[in-house]
Amino acid sequence: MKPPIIIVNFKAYETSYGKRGLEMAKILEKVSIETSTEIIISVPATMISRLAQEVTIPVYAQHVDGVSEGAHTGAVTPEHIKDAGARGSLLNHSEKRVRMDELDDALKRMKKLGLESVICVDRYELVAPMGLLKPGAVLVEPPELIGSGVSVSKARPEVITNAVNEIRKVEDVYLIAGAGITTGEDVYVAIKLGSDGFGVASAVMKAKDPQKVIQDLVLNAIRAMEEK
Ligand SMILES: O=C(CO)COP(=O)(O)O
Repeated sequence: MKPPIIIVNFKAYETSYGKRGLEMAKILEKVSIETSTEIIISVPATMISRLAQEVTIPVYAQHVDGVSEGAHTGAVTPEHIKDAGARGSLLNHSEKRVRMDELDDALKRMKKLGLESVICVDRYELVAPMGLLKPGAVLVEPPELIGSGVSVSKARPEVITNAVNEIRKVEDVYLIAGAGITTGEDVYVAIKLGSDGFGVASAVMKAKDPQKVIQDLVLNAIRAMEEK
């Protein structure tokens, strides 16, 4: 992982699976190559294997279960996603929360397998405690702004500033900001406030022209990083 860290979370949008999911991944790959900037895609579990074979950008799962191999119906394990070709996973997204003990188990197993982890938190107060588990990054997203079209940078910039202060208490863990990120200006402000990147979903996944949207976001991330 290297800033600017850019994560496009496919969630379960119409454009997240099948032919449209593949088209979306190809668009993001194209922009990644054109801008020489890594774009991580976090995709439905059923799409990991396909997309990992079709695109060169890193593919993440959206969630893994902390359970070991064995009798766990419906589980998606770190071993499953590794085998499918994932580079890592989001963990504890506010739409897919994980119990603390399971999170710790999952993280340890992910590390053992050489997988990257991004732990999501819904408030800045959890940034340092989660950072102590030593994921690659912590992604802070106020849930009320997720999918709202109103960005954390605009509506709650203090969440980013406080989260940046919190991440300084742990070493070698990046801080990413997200929720409602819509415009290049949202990204620019988030990075200028000290975040190492951004997470986005609806603005890209629901866009008429996703290429134009992601281009704007990525170019503003680069501009903000250059000015740091
Ligand atoms: O949850 C998010 C990314 O993980 C953010 O979602 P939106 O970009 O739709 O607000």
